Amino acid sequence: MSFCQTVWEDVAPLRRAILDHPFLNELAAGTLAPESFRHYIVQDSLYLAEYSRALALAAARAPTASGRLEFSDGAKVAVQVEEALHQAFFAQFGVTAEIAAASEPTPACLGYTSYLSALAATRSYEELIAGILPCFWVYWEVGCDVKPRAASPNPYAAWIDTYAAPAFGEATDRVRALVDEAAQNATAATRAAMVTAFRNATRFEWMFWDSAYHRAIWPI
Ligand SMILES: Cc1ncc(CO)c(N)n1
Repeated sequence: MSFCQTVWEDVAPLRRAILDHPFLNELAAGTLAPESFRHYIVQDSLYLAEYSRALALAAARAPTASGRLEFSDGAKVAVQVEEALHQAFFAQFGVTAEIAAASEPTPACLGYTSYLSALAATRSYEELIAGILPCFWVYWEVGCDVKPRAASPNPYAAWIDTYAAPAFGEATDRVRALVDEAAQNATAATRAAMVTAFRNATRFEWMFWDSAYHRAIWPI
């Protein structure tokens, strides 16, 4: 089994919890409260800005041309999605420029982005890209799982289509291949650290949806 297949099995209970989360069940049914989606999309916009930075740092450190190409392209696409898809959703769900500008990241969002920044700043390239991968792979799995069970018409159709798009699956495949290549050349200790990074990022993916569903704020 490849490194990625092994860690994917490892986080199977987390993935199940994500696919069963009421945020995604209600999004698929089209019944998700618009306030929860609005919360999500504002937080996701803040998330993608920081995710783009983590990808750019991965590009800077990639030992191969294919890694530099993939992560620099990802850094660009994250900003494009932040600007295009999110602006369309902002309009659809009544997020004004003032609301967007005044919003600050929730504990889940700040935790996730700060974790990726910490991997980029103080850990190996291998750990960083293992932490980057769930963002692709979990969303691809979610897109493929939600699309066939989604009600039609659905106010969240554009979001579902983004992550069920074959191009997104192909990008996921390429990042997975880079992670497998890095794992193959890594020591056992680095591989163990990669497993931790992958699992923690997957936990943050669940927390991100749960936080949006409950429209979480800072407790103090
Ligand atoms: C939190 C989060 N994870 C992954 C993706 C996929 O790009 C996203 N948009 N937001």
